Amino acid sequence: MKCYIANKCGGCDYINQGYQASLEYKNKYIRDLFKEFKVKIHPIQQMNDPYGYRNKVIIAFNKDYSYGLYQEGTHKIIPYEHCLLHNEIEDNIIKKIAQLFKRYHVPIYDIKRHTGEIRHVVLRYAKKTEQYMITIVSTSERFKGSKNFAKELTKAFPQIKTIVLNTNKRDTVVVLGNREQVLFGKGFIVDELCGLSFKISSKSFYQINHDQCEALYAKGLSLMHLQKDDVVLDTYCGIGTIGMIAASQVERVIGVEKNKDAVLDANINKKANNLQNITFINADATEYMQEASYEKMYVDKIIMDPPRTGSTKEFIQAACSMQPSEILYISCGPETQVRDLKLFKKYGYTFKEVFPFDMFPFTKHVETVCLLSRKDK
Ligand SMILES: C[S@@+](CC[C@H](N)C(=O)[O-])C[C@H]1O[C@@H](n2cnc3c(N)ncnc32)[C@H](O)[C@@H]1O
Repeated sequence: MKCYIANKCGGCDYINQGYQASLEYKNKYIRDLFKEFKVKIHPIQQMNDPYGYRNKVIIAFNKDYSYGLYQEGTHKIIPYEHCLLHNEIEDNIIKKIAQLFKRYHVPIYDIKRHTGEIRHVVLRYAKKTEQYMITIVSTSERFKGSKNFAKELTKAFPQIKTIVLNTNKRDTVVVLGNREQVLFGKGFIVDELCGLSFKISSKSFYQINHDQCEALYAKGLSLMHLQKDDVVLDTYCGIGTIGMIAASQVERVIGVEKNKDAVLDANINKKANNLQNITFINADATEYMQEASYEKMYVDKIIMDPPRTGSTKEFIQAACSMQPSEILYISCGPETQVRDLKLFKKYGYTFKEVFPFDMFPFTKHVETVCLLSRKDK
């Protein structure tokens, strides 16, 4: 399969080189990156079908209602019909939204002049339940014809379970604003991951590749030697996914997450999955760890899954001072992970293997998992 706008669009890096070639680049990248540790580097876990995996799509519109992704590093929209990383329904929904915006003369935001209203449309898809969520990001608290828009769109696509209007008035490249109103449905969708059910709202983080995420979590948890009486910290926990999946194997899990909407979702997910032994704390992970270390809190194991920028020196110092027997480090930014792993080594935590996952096929990004343990163990 070929993409005809690959040279212009910033969405992926290797789409026209072929999947196997992209995996070879990634294997080499990870081998070079982790070389200095002299550990076993497994070949990247690939997908059987690497197309159409993205469950989150962010689209921008031109004044003439053409739409697409931005050219890398610019605000130039590269119009497209079908993206090979999206499923067909996602792109059909976007097409319909553009037609409706045009029909209702909805004013599109002009980033240079700061005029107009609609900035982006964010589409999210729950693969297991086939539910879709649409978030319309606007500078305004309402938009012309919104009721009819919602009615027509959901009639054409009954898979759309909710439509949210997010208001972002700021002069920023951050897509979502703080304020939200539900135009249709409940304001969230529900997906299933590793046998549990998860509520996803527009502002919460959710892994963009459902099947690879299941494989990644299964691998990560299988590396850990979880015991029935373990206390586990799940740091940077998002909506609580991996901690909840681990909860049935241990005594207690504490999830720590900075985004308050994600923590709200996590608490609902806890109830929906009937889990009693997991608690969520809305806090900065570094501050939480420093306090926990100061209070000499006891933990057996730590899971950490920070954003691409990695963790902090203070987090790592505090985590090591708590002397957990194992730390599972999941990363979507292997370069910052390597930086952090060097620090872990300094504090007595080493790892023997790296497991790369192709979480973002055809892009240059790789997800990696390492299990750290104390050198004396
Ligand atoms: C890569 S995601 C992982 C989420 C979750 N483990 C998952 O697999 O869905 C990183 C998460 O860290 C959160 N985060 C970012 N910075 C943080 C910080 N300083 N303290 C706590 N959480 C943070 C983000 O909101 C996001 O939910």
